[in-house]
Amino acid sequence: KPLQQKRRCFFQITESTKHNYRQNKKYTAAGSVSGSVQVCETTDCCVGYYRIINGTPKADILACDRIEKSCPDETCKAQTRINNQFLTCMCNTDLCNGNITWGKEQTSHPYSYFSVVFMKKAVKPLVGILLFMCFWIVAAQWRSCLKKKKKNLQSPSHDYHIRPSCSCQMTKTSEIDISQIELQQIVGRGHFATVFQGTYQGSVVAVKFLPAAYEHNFNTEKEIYELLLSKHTSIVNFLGAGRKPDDKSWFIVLQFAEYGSLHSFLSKQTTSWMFSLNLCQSLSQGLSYLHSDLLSHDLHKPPVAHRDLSSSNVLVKADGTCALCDFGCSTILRSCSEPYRRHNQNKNTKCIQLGTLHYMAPEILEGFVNLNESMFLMQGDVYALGLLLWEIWMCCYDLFEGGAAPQHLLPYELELGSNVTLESLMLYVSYMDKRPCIPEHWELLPQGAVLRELLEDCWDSDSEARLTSHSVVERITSLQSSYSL
Ligand SMILES: Nc1ncnc2c1ncn2[C@@H]1O[C@H](COP(=O)(O)OP(=O)(O)OP(=O)(O)O)[C@@H](O)[C@H]1O
Repeated sequence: KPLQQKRRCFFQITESTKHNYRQNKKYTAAGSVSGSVQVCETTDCCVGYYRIINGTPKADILACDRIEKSCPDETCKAQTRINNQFLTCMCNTDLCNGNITWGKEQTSHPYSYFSVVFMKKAVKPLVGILLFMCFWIVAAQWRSCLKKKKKNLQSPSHDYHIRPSCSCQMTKTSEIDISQIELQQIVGRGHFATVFQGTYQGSVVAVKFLPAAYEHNFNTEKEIYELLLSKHTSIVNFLGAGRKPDDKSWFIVLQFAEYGSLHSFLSKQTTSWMFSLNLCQSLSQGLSYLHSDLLSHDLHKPPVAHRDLSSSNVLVKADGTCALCDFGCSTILRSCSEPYRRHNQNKNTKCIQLGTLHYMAPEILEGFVNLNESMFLMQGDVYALGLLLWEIWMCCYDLFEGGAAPQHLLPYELELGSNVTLESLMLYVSYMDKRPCIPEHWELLPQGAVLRELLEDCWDSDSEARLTSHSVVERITSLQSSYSL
């Protein structure tokens, strides 16, 4: 049998990728590279990622495919078109990825590429699994129905409650009567909540209202605030909660953050290097505290994954430090009675559908997160933390020539436009393995290499290779001592 010839593909990576050691390694690992040609090690497919510039596709990345997939076409036909900006193609003949064939009329089928692969690999076994699961669910429901009838019991919902036997500290907060609060103007709106500035017992407070139907979000958020062992300066201070008698809406009373969200803060001003470090340090400390597993005087604070970190869910206080807020999507990762098990099953669909897409880690975008593995959820938070650090430093005038920091942008907004979609993020972040652009001139700054390394260690595509939030705090502490201006 003749020795099978290995596939040869054109190899090219863009300038921005070249500087990213980790991303660069991913493409070069797919085969040995000599000049502009790569001999594929593991697949028979060449891939091309093209960017449309002035109506013409220009190669962004050309390489052997990194993962074994099917590629039935001999020529590189455009398969996915995202935001009129990117085209991808895949083909199975030598050097076929040097030219892409595409038509302007080509419609956007963001999932077409993923679906072909997915269909081939997953559909058959999935049908079997689904049939088995249907059978299993019907049988289980039937059994539980019979049991209930027999015992005449109503099954309590355990989903969102800490068991009474659990030794977690639950600060019992006083229920607040809405008449005790004087409401002033609206200071923010989330997807469902409306936040007012107000006065309560002589202090300025923020009052977050959730419609009556969002009892679940209200309970989750209140529960997280209540179980935090002691007040932490980087978690917004919780003062109490209640329900309005008229429209039955829920409300949570919080310490008022004078600068509002980090997003609105960065949209209005740029910061000095030291100010940016304070923001980054307090933000990482807040997350590190949230993730920590603390035992004090026989009381337990289990780790909590935030799961919806974004610059809208981080507040900036008058002293220029950050405080985390909005725990409506958070998950308590370990119950006291059952160590190392996820405690509350946060099935909140709002979080999946409306959570800020930009900050979703690649494994979450792809749906590969094992929700029973607490580490995965915390690593997802660290990915978002990396993007937040980038967002803060991109607004730091000391890191830009002439002190002119660019206008504040969300991560990937520059690359994918303001209406980022799940499909475009999947392609860009997950498949192309790209991250927000780190300015090249940072390499020339004394702290530039450390900043780059820190960001890359937070947003690594391999979730297990990411730093922990605790080590991010340590890295920033050493940045503070080594590079104080
Ligand atoms: N304590 C506070 N002090 C000042 N402003 C606040 C405070 N809490 C919230 N806000 C403002 O209200 C906005 C919405 O609050 P929050 O994120 O809690 O609502 P949400 O509906 O849960 O949001 P999301 O859409 O992210 O789920 C924040 O982005 C911020 O601008």
